[in-house]
Amino acid sequence: MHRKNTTLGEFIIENQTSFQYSSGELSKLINAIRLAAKVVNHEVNKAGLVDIIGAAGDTNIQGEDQQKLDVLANEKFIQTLINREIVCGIASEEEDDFISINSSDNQHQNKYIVLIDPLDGSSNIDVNVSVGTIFSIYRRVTPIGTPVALEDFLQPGRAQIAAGYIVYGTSTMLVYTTGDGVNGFTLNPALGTFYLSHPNMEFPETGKIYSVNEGNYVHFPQGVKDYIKYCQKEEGDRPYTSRYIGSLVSDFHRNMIKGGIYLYPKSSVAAEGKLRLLYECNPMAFIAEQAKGKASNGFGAIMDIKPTELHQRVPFFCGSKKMVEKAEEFMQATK
Ligand SMILES: O=P(O)(O)OC[C@H]1O[C@](O)(COP(=O)(O)O)[C@@H](O)[C@@H]1O
Ligand SMILES: [Mg+2]
Ligand SMILES: [Mg+2]
Repeated sequence: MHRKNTTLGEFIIENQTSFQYSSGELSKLINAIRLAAKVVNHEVNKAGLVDIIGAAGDTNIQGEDQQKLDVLANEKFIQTLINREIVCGIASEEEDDFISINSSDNQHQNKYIVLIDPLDGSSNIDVNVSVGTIFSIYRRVTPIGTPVALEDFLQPGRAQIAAGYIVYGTSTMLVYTTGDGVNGFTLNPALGTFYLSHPNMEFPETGKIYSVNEGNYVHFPQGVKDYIKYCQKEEGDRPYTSRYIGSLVSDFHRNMIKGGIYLYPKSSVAAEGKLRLLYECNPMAFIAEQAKGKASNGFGAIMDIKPTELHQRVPFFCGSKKMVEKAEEFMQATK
């Protein structure tokens, strides 16, 4: 049982055995993310005061208008990870292609791949609603001593060695897994220290909250429409409550604590849905499964999907196990 109020630094050292590779390297990786998270948190908290809200003027490879905070968060995470000298490649929602990073001896000795969604929930930045950051970590598959390659990034989610998110909400929390359960740390802003506040986080097996953008209802597949009607029907412990923040990290976090399901299905206007497999769905799926929840594309586990592109999208059903299974039933029934 983890000791509450352990600092994140202490926790990494005390739990090094759960990490299959050298703990020192994990410390460096998580510490890099902790550092960048604090910098971004500082910017997010004063978003209304300084010229950090609004569009940056460019679009990313997905055709989305980059927000100034998307760009800032992207720079901070990338720079902090590069400085740690163990990351050989980074892919980001805000970068068209992956970034190859050589070790200082020019011998390509670095071993880790990091994929990030630097700022999740961008549409909420300007309106003071909680946003997040998502990260996914792999060990490279190409030989050490050679430059990193696309295949290092296109690994199935099952190969992740760590994943997590930061939620910049009423408090700032870092939640992560290395494959040995999920733990949440809350930032004490006065001390700038993350403390273990939510040890061994787990999704309740079922819940009463469903999170989906119902504004897209008419475009949804029949299975999704039927599942939403099921959630709204007056029967048994239903109707469920509809809650949709519009920030994946925040909707996921609430549902993990209270019990619930988040859906971003495919639709007639989005053939594969909206969310990106590599730096949104895979890391959230790793956390969900480690927290006894479930993550599916409506028909099978997200983490079994073999990626083919850096920015590919997938339909996403994620949350309490029984609720995702019920949604899959409706999808199967109308396949
Ligand atoms: O506005 P929509 O279509 O409901 O989409 C909201 C979803 O899109 C996202 O904002 C996509 O993430 P980004 O903000 O990182 O692009 C999710 O966080 C959120 O759940
Ligand atoms: Mg996102
Ligand atoms: Mg984003």
